[in-house]
Amino acid sequence: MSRATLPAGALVVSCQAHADSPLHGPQWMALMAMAAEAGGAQGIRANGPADVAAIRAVTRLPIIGIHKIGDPRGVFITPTAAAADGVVRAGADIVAIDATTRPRPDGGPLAAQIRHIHETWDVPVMADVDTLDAGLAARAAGADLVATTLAGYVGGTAPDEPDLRLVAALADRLDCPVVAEGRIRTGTHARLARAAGAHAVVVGTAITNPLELTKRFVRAMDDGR
Ligand SMILES: CC(=O)N[C@H](C=O)[C@@H](O)[C@H](O)[C@H](O)COP(=O)(O)O
Repeated sequence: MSRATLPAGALVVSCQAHADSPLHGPQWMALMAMAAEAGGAQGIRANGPADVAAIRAVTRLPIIGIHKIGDPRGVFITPTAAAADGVVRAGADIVAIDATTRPRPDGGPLAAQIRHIHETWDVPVMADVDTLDAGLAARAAGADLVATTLAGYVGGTAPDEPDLRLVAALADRLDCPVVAEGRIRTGTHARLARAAGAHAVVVGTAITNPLELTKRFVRAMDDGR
């Protein structure tokens, strides 16, 4: 099967909804992906085989598949080979996996999971990292793309702004596409990420999470009282 790739300059829209959102469910994520495509997105990021399959049924855009499993404070973005298998079977073109240097749930090295995905499915692996060192290690372990997805989420509290310095540092040191992801909230952020060397930019909350966006407005209005 030939799989789609992410064109340079692509806006990828992450279509995910937590269980506490009325939009949780494959049918709603498929509609979200259709809206994103109609708006010009050139890729979709989606969580779990059910959402990936529903989105695959409505678009030919490249899908970055993930499967969040377990405790979000640990390695939980596609933490195992089996989790990766599920999203590729459902139709993902690229698999994104946690590639921080934290211990993995199966105790194995990152390289083993990447090798499994390459050898079993021949699809590219996107390494979701938090630091430059993790990005370099992930590339050395065989990752095909490196994304800043987990910057700010490993220990401590995530800042409001995207980590564009990490985008620039990764783009400077890596010989593979770097993807800017995480807290890209405005068109200016996206443009700056491209200028910093990002091959593509992933936007989630700012486009597909009305629950969180509404909360932000409510908080801002409360603060102004
Ligand atoms: C840290 C983590 O779990 N990130 C997740 C990864 O898939 C998603 O919850 C984010 O929405 C996605 O990365 C896009 O980022 P933002 O929603 O900030 O545009």
